[in-house]
Amino acid sequence: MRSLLDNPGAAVSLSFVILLVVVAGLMPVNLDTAHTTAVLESPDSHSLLGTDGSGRDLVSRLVMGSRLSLEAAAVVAATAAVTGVTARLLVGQYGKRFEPDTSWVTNAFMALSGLGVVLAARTVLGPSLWSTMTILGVIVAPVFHRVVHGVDSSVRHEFHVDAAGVAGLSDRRIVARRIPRVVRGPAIICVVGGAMAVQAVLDVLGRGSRSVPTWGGTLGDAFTNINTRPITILWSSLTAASACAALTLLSNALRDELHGERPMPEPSCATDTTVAVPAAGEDTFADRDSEGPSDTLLDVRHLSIGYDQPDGMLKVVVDDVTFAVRRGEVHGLIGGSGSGKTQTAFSILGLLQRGGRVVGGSITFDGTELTRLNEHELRHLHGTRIAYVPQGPMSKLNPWVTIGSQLGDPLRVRLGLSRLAARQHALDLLVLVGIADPERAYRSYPFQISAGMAQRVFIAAALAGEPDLLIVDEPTTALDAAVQAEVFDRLRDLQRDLGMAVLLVTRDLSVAVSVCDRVSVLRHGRIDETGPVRPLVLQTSHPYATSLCDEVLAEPQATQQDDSVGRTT
Ligand SMILES: Nc1ncnc2c1ncn2[C@@H]1O[C@H](COP(=O)(O)OP(=O)(O)OP(=O)(O)O)[C@@H](O)[C@H]1O
Repeated sequence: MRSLLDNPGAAVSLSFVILLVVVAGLMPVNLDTAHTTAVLESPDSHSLLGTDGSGRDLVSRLVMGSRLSLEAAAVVAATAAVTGVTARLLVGQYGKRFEPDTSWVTNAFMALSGLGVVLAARTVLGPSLWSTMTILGVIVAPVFHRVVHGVDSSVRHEFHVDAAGVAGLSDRRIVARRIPRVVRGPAIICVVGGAMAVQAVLDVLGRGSRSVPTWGGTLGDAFTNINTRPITILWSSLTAASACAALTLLSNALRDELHGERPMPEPSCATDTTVAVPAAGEDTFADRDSEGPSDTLLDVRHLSIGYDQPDGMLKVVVDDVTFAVRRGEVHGLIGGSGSGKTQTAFSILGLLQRGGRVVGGSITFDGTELTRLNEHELRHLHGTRIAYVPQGPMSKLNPWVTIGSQLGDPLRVRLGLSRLAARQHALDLLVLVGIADPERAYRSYPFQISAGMAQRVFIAAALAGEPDLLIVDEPTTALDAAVQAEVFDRLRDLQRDLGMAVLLVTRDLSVAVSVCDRVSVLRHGRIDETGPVRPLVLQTSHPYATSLCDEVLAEPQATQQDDSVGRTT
């Protein structure tokens, strides 16, 4: 709002619109006084702008015209928004196969002339202002249909949707949140450009409703009497033109404000992706291996994942992978780039991309076979029992929504908290993950926070439901070494305090050594080795572990060993 008022045009327009609304809403009018003896009178103390061709007070006619014009424009916008948005949501939900027909119908509606249709409708329905405006609303509804269609398709392809989904928000809810934002601008433009202009033109042409005083009607009357008293045309045209201009300027400024480019931060590159490998004897999670509980929380057995190829073949990207995550342990899933770590994690979360599927094996979480659950059942687990911290947190945060809402909404949905309680809980979580000024972070948009803070926000969101298993994918790749160390310290403390299990997906051996109790090494989509981190990695008994160790010591850019798999069967 403050930046909107920094724009002088928008500030003046807003003041004018507020004045118009206040005057139209509060000023008393005297419509009934038509004096045949006082036709086209000059201004005096009773009629500040004089009288019209029927001896009625011009000020009262204009005030009442403002009131009706605003109400009529609101009817058009509301009808168009409700019809267009509802139709699009219904097609999106139930009628995907009718999409081509729907698009044909919307094109046909948009090709129609609004003025022509309302003139034709007037012949059938009579000159009622409200029925004319409702019909105009239906005619412009495709504008809203198109806008929502755009949101619907783009939202489903945005990175943050998967992340929000794991936090317990459905695609539908995310789309629903976005709709009011994108519809606000067009709604105002629609009100200005469409409704007011069409309504005024109809009245000037003498095709509007004669029973109600409108700007167009007053203008029409002034035209009729232009030779006798030309000044009256000034007042009515000035009021209508100023209102339309102010609303247009305001809507443009608002649209720029709502849809304008927000400066996204440059993706911060990891200057040093390594974290100091602790010396033998230092306290690490590995030291707790022997004391930790040993019962299995997540049991992945003979898991194979494949992607259907256009030629009918199946590209196997994960093959016969078996490992287990115990309750309360930090288990590392490590391997070079393309070795299948993320695909394995995604299969546990039910987030495999289109065309990808589990083609063999099982994933058992606390006794429940995850591969047999449907989307609804999986969502039920997400956010409460299994949580996820994604790779590249900045791109996974919804740029349109404040951090507070992104944290608070899942809390309200998942935990049934009130708005106030969710806010407090979200602030507590921000404190928990070590954010020094939680109030400020809560109010910020993603582009206003650092990558390290975004990572903490995701950890906070993941912890909200006190999950049993936290899956963390390459958590610190975009962070510099100091921030990495801080994030891991906080993650380790929280894991210890909350007693949850963590599946840490990383290609960084030093991270695995400093954080994990046990690791499973993936190579070419297969498990090479599973075991406690120290013997496996630090004693470098395994040749692949040795090669990964070499990677760690090499330059960060050179460490990305390509382990991609891609057998087709
Ligand atoms: N949509 C897809 N279609 C086909 N193959 C895919 C698809 N997504 C991933 N793959 C393949 O799956 C393999 C494993 O990918 P994955 O993302 O799990 O690697 P990763 O070990 O997480 O690597 P990185 O550390 O670089 O993210 C790669 O060979 C990749 O090309």
